[in-house]
Amino acid sequence: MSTQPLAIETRHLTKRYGSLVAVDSLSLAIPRGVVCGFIGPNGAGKTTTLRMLAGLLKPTSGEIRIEGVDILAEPERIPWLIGYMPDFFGVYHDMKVWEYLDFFARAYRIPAARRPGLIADLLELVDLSHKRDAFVQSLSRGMRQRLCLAHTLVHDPHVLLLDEPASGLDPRARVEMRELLRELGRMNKTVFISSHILTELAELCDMVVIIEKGKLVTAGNVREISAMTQGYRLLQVELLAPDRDTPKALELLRQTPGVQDVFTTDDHLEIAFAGDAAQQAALLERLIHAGISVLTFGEATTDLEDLFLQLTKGEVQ
Ligand SMILES: Nc1ncnc2c1ncn2[C@@H]1O[C@H](COP(=O)(O)OP(=O)(O)OP(=O)(O)O)[C@@H](O)[C@H]1O
Repeated sequence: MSTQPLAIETRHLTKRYGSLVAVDSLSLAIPRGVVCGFIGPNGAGKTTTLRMLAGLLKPTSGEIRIEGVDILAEPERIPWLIGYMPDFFGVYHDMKVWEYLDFFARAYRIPAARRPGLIADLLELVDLSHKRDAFVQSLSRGMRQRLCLAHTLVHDPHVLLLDEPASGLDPRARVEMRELLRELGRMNKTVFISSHILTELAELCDMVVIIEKGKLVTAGNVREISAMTQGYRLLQVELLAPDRDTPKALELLRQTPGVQDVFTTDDHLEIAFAGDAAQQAALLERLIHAGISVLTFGEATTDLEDLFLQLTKGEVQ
C-alpha cells in the first residue's frame, strides 16, 4: 500500500447556509498528479467546495487534508499548498501584465533576482509573452483567464483548484485553455477543475467527481463509471464497404457472445458489448473471417454529458 498522502482528501465535508445544505457530507479522495473534473449543475455546490478547499470558507463540519496537511488545523499552510483560481477575476486597474505577476510573486516572498525569470517562464507557459507590457484591463477574457492561471502558479503549488476556468470563453479561447490544462497535467500537478460544461472536460480528465445538490453522485475514472452504470461498453466498427457488408455484419454480431445490442449510425456500427477483452478480440476476428472489410474498430469514448444525464436528475437547488 502506498504511504503517499492523497493530494485532496475530505471527510464528511459539510457547509450549511441556514437551512440550506450547500455541501452535504462530501468525502473525496483525489490522488496526486491527476486532472480531476468536478462536475455538477448550477448550484450543485462546486464553488462552495472549492472555497472550503482553498481555505476561504469555513466548513460547518468535516475534515480537509491537502497533501496530507489538515488545513483546518493549520490554515497558515494553505497558500503554499494550493493555487486557487476563482470563477471571478478581480479588476486590476493600471497594472501591466508583468506587474500583476510581480505583485503576487512579491506576496509569496520570491526574491527579486528570481522574479523576472519566473515571470518570463509563466508568461511563456500561458502564451502571453507578447502581452508582457500590456495593461491587464486591455486583455481579452481568454487572456485574462490565462493570466489568472499564471498567477495561481507563481509559487509552484502542487495542487491547483480551478473554478470554471473556461466559463465565458469563445470556442478558440476554450481550446487554448484546454491545451494549457493538459500541459499542467503533464507537469504532474494535481488539477481539480470545476465545470458544468461537461464535454469540455471529457478528454482532459483522468477522473471525474460528480455532485448534485451538495452530495457526491459518483467518483472515478470516466470509463469505470460508465461501465458501472451501464454494465457494458460501447464499441464502434467502421466498415470499408458499408452498403455491401452492413447486413452481414449485423447478423453476425447479433449472434456473438457478449453483444447486447447493435446500432447503425450514418458511418459506423455501434455495439453495446458486455464481454471481456478476449471476447472483444474474438469479435473482431469473427468479422474478418466472414470476409467483412473492417476499416476501424475500437471503444467509443464516453461522452461526459450523456454520463452525467444518466447519473443525475439534473435538479438544481
Ligand atoms: N453565501 C451564501 N449564502 C447562502 N446560500 C449560498 C451562499 N453561497 C452559495 N449558496 C447556495 O449554495 C448552493 C451551492 O452554491 P455553489 O455556488 O457552491 O454552487 P455551484 O455548483 O458552484 O454553482 P454554479 O455552477 O452556478 O457556480 C446554491 O444553492 C447557492 O444558492
